[in-house]
Amino acid sequence: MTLLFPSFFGLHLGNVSLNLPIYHIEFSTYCADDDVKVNSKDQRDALVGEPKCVICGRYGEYVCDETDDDICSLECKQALLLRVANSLLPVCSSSTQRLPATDECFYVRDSVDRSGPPSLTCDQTELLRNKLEINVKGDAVPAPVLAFSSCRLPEKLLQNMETAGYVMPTPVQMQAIPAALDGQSLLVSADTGSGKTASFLIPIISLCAKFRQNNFSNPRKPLAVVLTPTRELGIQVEDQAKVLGKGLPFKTALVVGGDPIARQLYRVQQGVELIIGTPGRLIDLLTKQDIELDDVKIFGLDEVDCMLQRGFRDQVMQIFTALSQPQLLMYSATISQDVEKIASCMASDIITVSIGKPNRPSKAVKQLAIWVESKQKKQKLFDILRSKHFMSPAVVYVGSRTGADLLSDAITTTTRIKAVSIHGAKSMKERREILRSFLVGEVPVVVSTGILGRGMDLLGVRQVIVFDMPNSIKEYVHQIGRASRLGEEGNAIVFVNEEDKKLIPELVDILKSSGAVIPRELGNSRYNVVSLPSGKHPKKRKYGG
Ligand SMILES: Nc1ncnc2c1ncn2[C@@H]1O[C@H](COP(=O)(O)OP(=O)(O)OP(=O)(O)O)[C@@H](O)[C@H]1O
Repeated sequence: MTLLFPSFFGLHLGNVSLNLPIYHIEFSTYCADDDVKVNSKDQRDALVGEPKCVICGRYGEYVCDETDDDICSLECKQALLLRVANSLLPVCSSSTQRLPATDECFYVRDSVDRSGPPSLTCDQTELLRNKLEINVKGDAVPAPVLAFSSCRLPEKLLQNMETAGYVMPTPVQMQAIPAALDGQSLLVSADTGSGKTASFLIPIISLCAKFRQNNFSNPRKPLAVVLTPTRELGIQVEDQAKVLGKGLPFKTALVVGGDPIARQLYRVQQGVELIIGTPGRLIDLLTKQDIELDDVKIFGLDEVDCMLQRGFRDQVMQIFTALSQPQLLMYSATISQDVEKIASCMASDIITVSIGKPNRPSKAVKQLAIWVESKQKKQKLFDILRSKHFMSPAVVYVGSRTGADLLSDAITTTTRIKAVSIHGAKSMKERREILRSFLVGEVPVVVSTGILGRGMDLLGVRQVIVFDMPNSIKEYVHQIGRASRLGEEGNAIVFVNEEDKKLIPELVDILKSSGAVIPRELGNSRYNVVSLPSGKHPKKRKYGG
């Protein structure tokens, strides 16, 4: 479990977050001991005369070393410590060994409603945001939360999250979830693999379930729509929504091309809360069939920069205008100023949240750029796959469907390592089966076009080989992001040569800022390499200039 959490849990934020590192450290220690209960629900009820947990009333098997109170599990210990932190007492007066430096020590405002979310003071909010590199723009942005339990989520949803292993929110979730639950429209950017999907699904599920529970709406009409650029991503988002929404009044329908439309329509008409789909198929349903979206309260765009690019933009806008001013939840690891502009036209009071430096690859991915002439690329790839540097399972990204087919065949024949290709010309049945066999480890190498480049949570993949550079650095950032999820280390090998010269300045900038080695051939003078401020594109040279 500890492995899931990157170093951001090691922060010290006065008395509130003081508890997080303690929790983190002790959690790892306890994991070695099977007897220590992690969650309150794993603990039995207290028998007569036995100590009771001060938080949940179950058997108080342990004593909290900070407060000497009886507790049943690590979960309740954390709740207890949060409660203590939220009291008026300056925590500086107790637990002195674990206190941060005095300049980080401050008081926490008492919450009037003790059952409600613990509130951070303005100073704490600022400190937390600085520590976690949470940048926000907009009015009335709520403070980030330190625990999911502070979000007033339905109990069942919290349980589902716990079962899925979501014990603590990631930085993007800390900030985006409370803002989305407040009903605010958001444009969010955060690293690949940082938990963005849950940060829009959790508020969607919570709002939908509460709405239905209170009978505020016609149960046959959907309440939320989320669009994704690829079918695979739609399938993945729906799977995650189902896991998190299990047991709640929350049903989903998947509306993507390639699968029979009649079944999808039937599902929508049966009454669902959330439709997840690709724009083309949803428009098909809207224009040819009788589906009503007038109750839709939330409109989500995953990979928003891609969804608002030429190609998808018109379709997305067509769907958006069919809705009645929904709350917008828009997410990506890469967001340009153009996207910001369009987003603020779509919702005037939009809040922007960005975690860390925008448009940069995840720091957890080590990049290795290799200069390889086009004719030598195949041989170089075979050499890597046969060497100790190959880390199975791996994704190889190429620029064309035919290229994917030919290369996967060549890998299998030459290296005897089983490789399969995946791209948009294959049927949905084939695509599903290929992904399944790759994810369960039957196939160690998948050769893909951009369809697996964005958003896919390819758990287990620690290596990406960019055989053909994609046509933008943004896509490169997404592709190499498949090598790391939630801060786990991965590596990306990228082949580059003269044919990629348009992207070389930006690539060099990205490599430099990640501390990667720059191949000699990418030298400054030859490719006009200059250090660019983050997110800026090189200016086009003027004719005659
Ligand atoms: N709070 C959490 N605790 C533990 N695991 C989490 C948490 N939030 C998300 N995850 C897991 O982290 C992984 C990465 O999350 P996710 O796919 O949402 O990343 P992402 O930010 O959308 O990435 P990308 O930009 O590549 O789409 C997933 O396997 C997800 O289940």
